[in-house]
Amino acid sequence: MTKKYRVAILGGGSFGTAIANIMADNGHDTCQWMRTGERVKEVNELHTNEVYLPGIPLNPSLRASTDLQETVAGCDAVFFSIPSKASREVARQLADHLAPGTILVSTTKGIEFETNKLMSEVLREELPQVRLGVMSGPNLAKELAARMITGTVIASDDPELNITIQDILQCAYFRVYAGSDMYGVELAGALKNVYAITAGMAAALGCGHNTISMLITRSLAEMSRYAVIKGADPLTFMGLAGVGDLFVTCTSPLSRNYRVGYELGQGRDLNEVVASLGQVAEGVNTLRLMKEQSEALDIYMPLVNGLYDIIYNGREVGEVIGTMMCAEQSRDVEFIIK
Ligand SMILES: NC(=O)C1=CN([C@@H]2O[C@H](COP(=O)(O)OP(=O)(O)OC[C@H]3O[C@@H](n4cnc5c(N)ncnc54)[C@H](O)[C@@H]3O)[C@@H](O)[C@H]2O)C=CC1
Ligand SMILES: O=C(CO)COP(=O)(O)O
Repeated sequence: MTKKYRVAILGGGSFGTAIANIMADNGHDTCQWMRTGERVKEVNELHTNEVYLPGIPLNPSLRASTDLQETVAGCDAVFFSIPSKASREVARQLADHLAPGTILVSTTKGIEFETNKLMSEVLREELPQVRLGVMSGPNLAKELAARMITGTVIASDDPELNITIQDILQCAYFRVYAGSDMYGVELAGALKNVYAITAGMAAALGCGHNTISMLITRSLAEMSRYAVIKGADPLTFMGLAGVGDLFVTCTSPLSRNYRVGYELGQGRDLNEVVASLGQVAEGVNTLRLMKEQSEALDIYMPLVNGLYDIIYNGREVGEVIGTMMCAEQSRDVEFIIK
């Protein structure tokens, strides 16, 4: 990597800061947009973001700003790391400031609640002038910010965009693989959050490794069954954005969705758990959307139904597990590669 780019990241949370820090490490002219003046001052003067990444020293060349127009002016690429519930609102604020042909990469792993649209669909509607990509994979923000070796996937239908993003992000601790199934990569990132809640709950209940392993594998079968019916490539689910991200979020307490499940498994109330998290757990809303879709499209999704019953219908965990254990034992591997 020799070329130096001008890049921006929108979002002042854990992941926005982790990605901004990689780009600053790589020597790019990097500006991070965030809403809170106090946090901008902290990034610019102390080179930390203690609320979201406590104890992590950030690259001193990383700049932060509350001025959206100034942040994206003249950028080669802009990364979008805003929770799904605020994505459309921020995209609208961006509309007049992004030059035609600017690369925009969504890292958001959520679905718009009101419309059931993925972030690429929301961004495409609001910002038709950009070249769009999505990035997803097993990318816990705290590990990335601590410069632990990590891999991700950039997906778009624009091979040149993929190469540019690889060039911007690749470094000694970050590997960036390319793909063309933008829809599958993005959907995988959103869906796995739901199963991470289930896995966190299973951990709190003291389940054994056999159980957790079955849970993760059947989660993969269920999420890929859903995604294929929605138009994604099943092979995408064999990669980092699928099985990779599912594994990390179903096993690590650093995942906020896993933590939500763990706390629920200890008997705490959902609203209380979400409020005390202080960060986004996209899976809570994604669960409701998947439940609606599984009914509307008649997709067999016992894990989604079970979790929904526990969280939203107040059914006892033991009773739900009992019902699931008596359900039909379907095929192990569903997709045949021709
Ligand atoms: N943290 C992680 O390990 C990873 C997170 N992601 C995804 O990235 C997205 C963002 O996640 P995080 O940074 O972790 O969330 P976070 O909860 O740590 O931070 C969210 C940030 O968005 C800002 N924000 C919220 N509403 C806003 C608005 N209306 N205008 C401007 N800023 C607003 C908040 O102030 C905060 O700075 C999520 O969809 C998440 O699933 C993706 C990969 C890894
Ligand atoms: O997507 C993530 C890691 O790849 C982070 O997951 P959480 O949003 O559950 O923290």
